[in-house]
Amino acid sequence: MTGPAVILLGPMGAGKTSVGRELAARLDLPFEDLDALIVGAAGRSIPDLFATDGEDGFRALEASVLESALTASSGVLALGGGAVMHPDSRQRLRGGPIVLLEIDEPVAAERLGRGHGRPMLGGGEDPMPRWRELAAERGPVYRDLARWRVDAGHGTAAAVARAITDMMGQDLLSGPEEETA
Ligand SMILES: Nc1ncnc2c1ncn2[C@@H]1O[C@H](COP(=O)(O)OP(=O)(O)OP(=O)(O)O)[C@@H](O)[C@H]1O
Ligand SMILES: O=C(O)C1=C[C@@H](O)[C@@H](O)[C@H](O)C1
Ligand SMILES: [Mg+2]
Repeated sequence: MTGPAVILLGPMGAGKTSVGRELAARLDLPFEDLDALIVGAAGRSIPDLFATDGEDGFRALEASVLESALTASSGVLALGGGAVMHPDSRQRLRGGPIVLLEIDEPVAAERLGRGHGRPMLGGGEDPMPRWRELAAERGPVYRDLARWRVDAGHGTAAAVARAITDMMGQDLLSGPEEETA
């Protein structure tokens, strides 16, 4: 597969966008953020897309933008937190160079505040009950797809990017994981 050299996965607030940007700079590769690609393709914000098309509409658009990005991008691709919940997207991502950014709930709470601009967090006073629910539901899917996992809750985004390049080593330049079955 041509396609991204690294794909970042993880819950809201894990730092996929921030770490992805640092990682791309470190590797001298282009950076793409799936949420930004969706906003660019639709010409509307993510809260607006959720408000008018609902989560299902958003996921369908996200899946189609991801399909294109997996062909077009050859750099670092940061996913949205829920992108893997669409079965077509999961299928297309399987076997890719996927790194899971892991954080715990206190770190997420500190980073997300009231969850402004993240419709899946509900828009209420405290986004953390919903974050916890989503983390529990999505965690197994993330761990199943990820080839590497990194602690993204400590250190700067640049330090997390460095940990990723250390961990991936030679695999940064090799292709997809061979199918074994
Ligand atoms: N390693 C880090 N140290 C400190 N703050 C960080 C770190 N990584 C990200 N942040 C901060 O946490 C917030 C969320 O980060 P970011 O938007 O990169 O997360 P995300 O995983 O892309 O979230 P989403 O799924 O909503 O797109 C931002 O304010 C960012 O500056
Ligand atoms: O976790 C999610 O479901 C989402 C995460 C964001 O990156 C955006 O893709 C959107 O707000 C939905
Ligand atoms: Mg992001």
